Amino acid sequence: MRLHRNLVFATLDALSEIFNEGAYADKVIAKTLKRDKRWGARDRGFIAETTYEIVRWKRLYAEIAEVKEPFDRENLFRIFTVWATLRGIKLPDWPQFEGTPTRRIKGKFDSLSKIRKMRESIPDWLDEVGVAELGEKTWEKEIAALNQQAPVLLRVNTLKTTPEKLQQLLKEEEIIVHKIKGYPEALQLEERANVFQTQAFKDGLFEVQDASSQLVAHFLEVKPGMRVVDTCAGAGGKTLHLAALMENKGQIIATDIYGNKLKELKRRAKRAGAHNIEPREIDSTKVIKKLYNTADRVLIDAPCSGLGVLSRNPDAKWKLQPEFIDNIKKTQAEIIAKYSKILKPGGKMVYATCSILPSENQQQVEFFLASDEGKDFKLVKDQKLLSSETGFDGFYMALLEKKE
Ligand SMILES: C[S@@+](CC[C@H](N)C(=O)[O-])C[C@H]1O[C@@H](n2cnc3c(N)ncnc32)[C@H](O)[C@@H]1O
Repeated sequence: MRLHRNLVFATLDALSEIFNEGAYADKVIAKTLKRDKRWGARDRGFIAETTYEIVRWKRLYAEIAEVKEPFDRENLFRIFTVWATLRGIKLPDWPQFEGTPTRRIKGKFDSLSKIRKMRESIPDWLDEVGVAELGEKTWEKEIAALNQQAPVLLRVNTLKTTPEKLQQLLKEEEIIVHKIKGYPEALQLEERANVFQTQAFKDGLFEVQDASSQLVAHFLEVKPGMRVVDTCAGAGGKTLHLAALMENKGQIIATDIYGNKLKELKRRAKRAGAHNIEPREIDSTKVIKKLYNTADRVLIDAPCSGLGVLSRNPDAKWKLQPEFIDNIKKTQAEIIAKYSKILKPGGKMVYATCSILPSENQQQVEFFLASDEGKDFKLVKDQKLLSSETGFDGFYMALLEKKE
């Protein structure tokens, strides 16, 4: 690989915004990629992937480079040099690379790799939480898996096509995808590509959605004609899947506290040809109260720490704070207590998170079942999805039934 000055500089600018100004990596990268229209797919790939890699390994690389935050331009260059050296990339004869201590960088990498929080490049508190919640052995494997680059997965929109037809259409656009066993609507990309530019995407034939997340709608056991409430619908990843499983028949009420996310859901539903979704912003307590005892199925895809999706969102390692996790757990408990009332007797409800912490998952379900609000519910089944076991995002889902 040859390093190009303008791509390296664009990467350093992006890193400065992410590390020093607290900006979100995905937003900064999207903005940076718009900077130069002449950049081709490879150039864009270099900027996006290098930025994400350096964000992922920030602690380890900063330690090796012997630099401390906030990082000035020279510090960022030193971090970049560590990245390039460890990747075995030949450094060009730019003044910034003069006197690079290649052997020292490799030696420090070897010695720091013996310490988990350095090797896995995570804050001290996260390492402590991981061990306390999952135990040393599981945490060790899980954090290593969560540090791998995530594969790109598509969910085929069965309202419009089949996995086989989409596979063929994408092949015509030079994108090779494979089916994966146990995930009926999932197609995995052989190589990263900008799938959003394809005609198939514009025609609403698929959404980008991780394989673990694709299991949630199935877990809810929906049928065409049911009345379903997706309580934390956001921009509708799972709502759209529910609509497809229900073959556009019945009704899905999609609620969220953020109206702008529901607007995006509306746009996506239109593209997907999903006609049975009714978005409702939760702008007063009445919105939820009106729905009490009305639904055959309720999905609570709860807000969470997001620790199961670190491989796609490595930035969260640095943005997440332990206080946020404590607060979100309180929100989760309140949400289950309140939104479970939407279910009719005999109905079923799924509580799901993209977290791997039992305190956000099994323990929330146990707490609910032992509470007054949960006394009419029983746990039918639950599933803990660890990235180290599936190769996809970490997730949790529990199916609960309300007694007749
Ligand atoms: C895990 S995300 C949902 C992702 C979405 N279901 C999907 O599949 O794309 C959790 C959502 O809960 C919403 N949320 C947070 N607090 C909430 C509350 N008290 N009631 C309803 N939604 C809430 C957030 O805005 C966010 O969109």
